Amino acid sequence: MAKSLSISSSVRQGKNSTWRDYYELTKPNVVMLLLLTALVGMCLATPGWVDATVLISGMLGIGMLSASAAVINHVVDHQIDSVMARTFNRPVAKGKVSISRALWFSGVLGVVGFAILCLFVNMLTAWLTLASLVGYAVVYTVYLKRATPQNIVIGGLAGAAPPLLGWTAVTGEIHAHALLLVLIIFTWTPPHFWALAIHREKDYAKAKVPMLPVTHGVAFTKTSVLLYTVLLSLVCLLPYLIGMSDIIYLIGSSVLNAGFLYYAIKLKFAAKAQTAMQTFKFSILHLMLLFVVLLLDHYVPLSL
Ligand code: HEM
Ligand SMILES: CC(C)=CCC/C(C)=C/CC/C(C)=C/COP(=O)(O)OP(=O)(O)O
Repeated sequence: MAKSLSISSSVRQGKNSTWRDYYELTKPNVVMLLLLTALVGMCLATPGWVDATVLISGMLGIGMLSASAAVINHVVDHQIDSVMARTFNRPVAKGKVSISRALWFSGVLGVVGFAILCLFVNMLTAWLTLASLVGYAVVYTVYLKRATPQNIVIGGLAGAAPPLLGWTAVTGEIHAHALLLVLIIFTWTPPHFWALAIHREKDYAKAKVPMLPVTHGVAFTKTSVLLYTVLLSLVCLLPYLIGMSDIIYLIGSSVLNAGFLYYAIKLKFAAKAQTAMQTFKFSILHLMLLFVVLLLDHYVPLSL
């Protein structure tokens, strides 16, 4: 009995944590995809090669501030996370990493990342990246997530920012083409998240988080996924229509959007048990390949 008490108290104080727990706190897979979109923002900002110092320090700084924001999300949400089947095993929710240690970790990542951007990139990128951190960790996580089912639509702006951050890292200026890349991710976020939220509706209801399927029902959320996916397909045409991208992008993005539309239509009109989860997984593949296609289109000189 005494032994089990001492084990649970050491777990609560975060004494049994490993480096893997800290790694998990940074949401590594999400940050990797954010960094891919930042890299594409950097590459599209210039016809030549990106300066190596800007590339390395820009990626490091944006990555560290994104990871810092992800750690804060784990701290602020640890009670919600401990109630949901998908997240109950997370390091802070489970007590494997204490709140104070997680906050120190986030602080170090945040300060070092911000300093790297200030010293080796430029102040505009440093402030915009910090604003994205505050947008996700504070505005979305602390406030919007608990306040409105439109939480992820508004909060999505922070996650959509990295292509702009990559662009300003290279040029020091905000450009309409960079804002168009932000708009693509901004429009992609609702179908990305709501597909998962449909699959996890009971989890969110149990944790009393007002996600769209909980407040407005699954049928309404499916319609919203479909409408946003149609909007995304239209927004994805813009880079070609304004002459920012060429034929490789037009073909690649059209194929990817046809795939996303297939899943969104199936989800609305012929869903099986796994369709929502398949749509969510496809959304991640869609965004990753879309940005790879943007890169290919930029470097391979193929025109109609
Ligand atoms: C407010 C905006 C967003 C919300 C609410 C959201 C929500 C989520 C949720 C709940 C998951 C499941 C995580 C898990 O099971 O651990 C997830 C996974 C994921 N999201 Fe998002 N997301 C958003 C924006 C983004 C953005 C902007 C990106 C990248 C550009 C992204 C990339 C990913 C990736 C790669 C995964 C898979 C993670 C894994 O398998 O470990 N998300 N998202
Ligand atoms: C500096 C910068 C670019 C910051 C952006 C940081 C960032 C990690 C954005 C991704 C958005 C995301 C994973 C939301 C999910 O949060 P959730 O709390 O709804 O999902 P969860 O339940 O899985 O934690």
